[in-house]
Amino acid sequence: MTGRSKLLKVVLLGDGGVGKSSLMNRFVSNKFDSQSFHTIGVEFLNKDVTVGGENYTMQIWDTAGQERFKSLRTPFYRGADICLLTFAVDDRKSFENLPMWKREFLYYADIKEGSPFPFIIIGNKVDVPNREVAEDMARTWCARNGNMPYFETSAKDSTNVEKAFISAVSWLRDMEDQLDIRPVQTNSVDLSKRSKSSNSGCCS
Ligand SMILES: Nc1nc2c(ncn2[C@@H]2O[C@H](COP(=O)(O)OP(=O)(O)OP(=O)(O)O)[C@@H](O)[C@H]2O)c(=O)[nH]1
Repeated sequence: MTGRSKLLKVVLLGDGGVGKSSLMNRFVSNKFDSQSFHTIGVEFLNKDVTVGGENYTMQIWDTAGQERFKSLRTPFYRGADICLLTFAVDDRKSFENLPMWKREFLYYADIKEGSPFPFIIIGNKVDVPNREVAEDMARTWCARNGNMPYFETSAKDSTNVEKAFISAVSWLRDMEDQLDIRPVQTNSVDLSKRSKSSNSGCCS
């Protein structure tokens, strides 16, 4: 991709073990590791995409879902453009924790509750046979909580992973259109100001 690219900070949140790192690695590198380790702090990877004729660099921040790492992840919520709230369809508790994740994000990102913000809900691990969260239940919850887009994914077999990330950018664009805040010209963002010089990094 050449030319100007708008940087989007995308934050992945959800309980430990739901598959956040796996989703990021599937989307960015098309890889899956069945033995992946818990994230400590945060890590990020960049991916260039084109949506609606505009170029974006999605800077995807994968955070540690375990409670004991809360103080390491929350400083990185500020400045987020999109938040992907993730649960695993074979783990009911991870679904029930979504409101907690949403509240935590809004608080530390310093966004007023009720302000329009592009949240996407991801129900991961749809390849697993023993589901604990029915698709209907998840869709109903999303509809009742601001009509958030919902995607059922599998980082393991790739189902819907690309679709979920790309749709997140479309959702942001739709919101900007509704609020009439999209700049007329695509912003040229100096990536060095908001990211490290490499295309990936980690902070703990
Ligand atoms: N069957 C299946 N397993 C998955 C899927 N996604 C992730 N896993 C597995 O689930 C486990 C946890 O995945 P991670 O990606 O490390 O989960 P995480 O949400 O990043 O976990 P934390 O770093 O602790 O927050 C690993 O063993 C993965 O291989 C999936 O779509 N299907």
